[in-house]
Amino acid sequence: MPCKDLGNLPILLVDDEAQLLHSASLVLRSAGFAQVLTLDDSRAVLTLLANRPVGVIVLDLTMPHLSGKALLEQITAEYPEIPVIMMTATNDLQTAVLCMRSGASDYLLKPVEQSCLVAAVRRAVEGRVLRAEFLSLKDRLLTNSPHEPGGFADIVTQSPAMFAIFRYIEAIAASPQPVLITGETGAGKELIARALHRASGRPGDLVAVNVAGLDDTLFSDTLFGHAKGSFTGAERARDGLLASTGEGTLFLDEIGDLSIASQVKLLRLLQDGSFYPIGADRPRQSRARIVVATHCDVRRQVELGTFRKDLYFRLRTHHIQLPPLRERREDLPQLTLHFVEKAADSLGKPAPSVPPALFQWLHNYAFPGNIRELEGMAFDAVARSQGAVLSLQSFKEAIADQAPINADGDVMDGMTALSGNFPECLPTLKEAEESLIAEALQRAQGNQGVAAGLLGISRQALNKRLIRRDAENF
Ligand SMILES: Nc1ncnc2c1ncn2[C@@H]1O[C@H](COP(=O)(O)OP(=O)(O)OP(=O)(O)O)[C@@H](O)[C@H]1O
Repeated sequence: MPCKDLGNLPILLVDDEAQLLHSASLVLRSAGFAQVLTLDDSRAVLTLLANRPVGVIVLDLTMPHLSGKALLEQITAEYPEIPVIMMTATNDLQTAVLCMRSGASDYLLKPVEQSCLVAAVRRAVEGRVLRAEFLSLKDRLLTNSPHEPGGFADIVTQSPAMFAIFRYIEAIAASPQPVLITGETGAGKELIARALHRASGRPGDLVAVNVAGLDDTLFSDTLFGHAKGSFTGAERARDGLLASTGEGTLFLDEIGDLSIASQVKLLRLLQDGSFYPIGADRPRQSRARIVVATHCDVRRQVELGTFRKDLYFRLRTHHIQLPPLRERREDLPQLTLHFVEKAADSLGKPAPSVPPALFQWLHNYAFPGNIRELEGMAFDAVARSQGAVLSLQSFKEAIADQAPINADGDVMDGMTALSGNFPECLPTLKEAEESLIAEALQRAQGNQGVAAGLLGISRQALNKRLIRRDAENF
């Protein structure tokens, strides 16, 4: 069975007390477990398991005919993947240890508090899904099997790092747990969130909310809604976006900007799926999957005390770190052509051809705005192009102001870049000029137009310097 369905399997309650079965079943249903099965005869359990899949079993220890302990041993031998939670009226450490040794996943003392029952069942379901995902992930990583390309069709890439992310997404797609997507601005975090939602096969849509700039009241109202009359102007009740997300995916962008008060509410939502519309006395339940994204260094924010540690660890149950564009330069040609075609299409023009020299220019640019910046440049260039060949003016303008990058891909200012080449003593002006020209020509793979652009001079000016240099060296 695919891991994505494991979280929806029925919960089986087994106890010879009919009243307990009834009340526990009600508690679990109202906590959001859609299917709860009950059996008051332990002898019927194995037959039921042989005929239908079950997610988690809650088993009483002391029952007539076949004791919970004997049944536990049979279940763990035949169905080791099903977590079994034992319930017992005896507060006896030795019994608890014996049950855990026989394979029980948890141990509850009767009378069981409602919240403890719900928490234990939720833990067991999550544990089972995570174990299945882990095995699936391990399998994929070990076999390096290719990802299913269909769901990622709108992500243009040929980068091995991105393919590894696609495989990870497939492995975690079915998990109900939250996902944290980090990466620089414009690197494609929202696109990845959408691919994750598609891969999850969840019913419903992905609902995206940018939480930057939302104060706590606006955050609560937007997500959780409000009850009628809860504040001045609340003439009608309003369902928030969480309710309209249903079982789909709620994508919270710019999560690093969330206020501390809203962080507490988000944590509660992640812990037990509950939330309070503004002015409501009773919590509501959500089955949406929460995916968040940020360009901030959240770990640093945790150190500074501006982001809750418990929320951070909860959010990063699954974590996708998107590499910036300058660390996947192999994608530049394909992405450029893709955006040129897209721009031409939306502007109703035939797509101009792209001069190969452009790729040399782009190769040396750091792209602080990542793919969004490349997309913008391509659109501007197509709009400016009059003939059959793409105008390079937009690219030149952006790249002329560029910050250089070192071998590790880190952005440097021009002075740092230059002094890094002459650590011991300063070169003469002539030596510096020659060295810069040689470096630019090498980066431009001999193309003088591109090299001149990198040096911020015209092609004619570079040509003059080269002629002078050759004459001097003759
Ligand atoms: N690999 C890709 N292939 C095609 N288009 C892409 C790719 N990555 C990003 N884009 C496009 O680049 C733009 C920016 O992407 P997106 O909005 O997903 O970035 P982001 O990381 O969420 O940005 P921000 O941090 O500002 O929220 C979008 O128009 C998106 O469609």
